[in-house]
Amino acid sequence: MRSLERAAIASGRISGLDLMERAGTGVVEAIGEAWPDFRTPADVPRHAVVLCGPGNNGGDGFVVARLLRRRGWKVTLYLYGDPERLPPDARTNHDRWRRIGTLSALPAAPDFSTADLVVDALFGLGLTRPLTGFGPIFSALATAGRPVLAIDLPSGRDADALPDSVGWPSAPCSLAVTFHREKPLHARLRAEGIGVIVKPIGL
Ligand SMILES: NC(=O)C1=CN([C@@H]2O[C@H](COP(=O)(O)OP(=O)(O)OC[C@H]3O[C@@H](n4cnc5c(N)ncnc54)[C@H](O)[C@@H]3O)[C@@H](O)[C@H]2O)[C@H](O)CC1
Ligand SMILES: [K+]
Repeated sequence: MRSLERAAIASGRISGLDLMERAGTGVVEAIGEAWPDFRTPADVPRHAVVLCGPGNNGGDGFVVARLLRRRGWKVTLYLYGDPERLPPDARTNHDRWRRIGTLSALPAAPDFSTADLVVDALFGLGLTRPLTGFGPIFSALATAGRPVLAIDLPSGRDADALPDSVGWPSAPCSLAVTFHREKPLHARLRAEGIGVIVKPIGL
């Protein structure tokens, strides 16, 4: 994916920011596909809790937050990481979000009880080692029993995980929305009964 992305950007055909916007747009489309009743406006605004991480997976989350807000959702956004250290495209989308919404630092155990949907944009392809310290958040997420949409893949999972590899601690997930094509992990997610939707982003 990285080499495809780099080549597409190097060719000048598309920018990283375009890719991120298309990724976020694809995620919002997938929400309507997976949960059709979310497509129709409700009498009370639906509430999305978006968890953004320190990289471009978090950047996708900022795009999703902005697009859901534009569709009338109430959005609560938590950021794990320092905005000053976000990569450029994620920082741009952080700034775009901050023009229309607020954010809080990710607490040890966020309150998911009023969420109609939780968007997991903490970590994606850039995870290089098992997560530590996210156990309380992942168990709060599991206990809340709310629908969880993972951007690209559930945070904590190893994208290249082979079917027999030991699992890394990861977030619960109802649906994973990935981009361009599935990664090895997605076959395993399907086998676990987790929905997987692949969205093109013009690569
Ligand atoms: N072409 C595409 O596939 C596109 C992908 N997009 C999204 O970008 C992410 C990948 O972004 P990247 O910045 O490379 O990585 P992450 O956001 O997943 O995380 C990196 C971030 O996390 C830190 N980190 C890594 N391991 C750990 C750990 N064990 N504990 C704590 N922190 C960790 C690392 O230092 C980085 O800061 C991809 O998944 C897509 O969602 C584009 O947006 C669109 C095109
Ligand atoms: K994720």
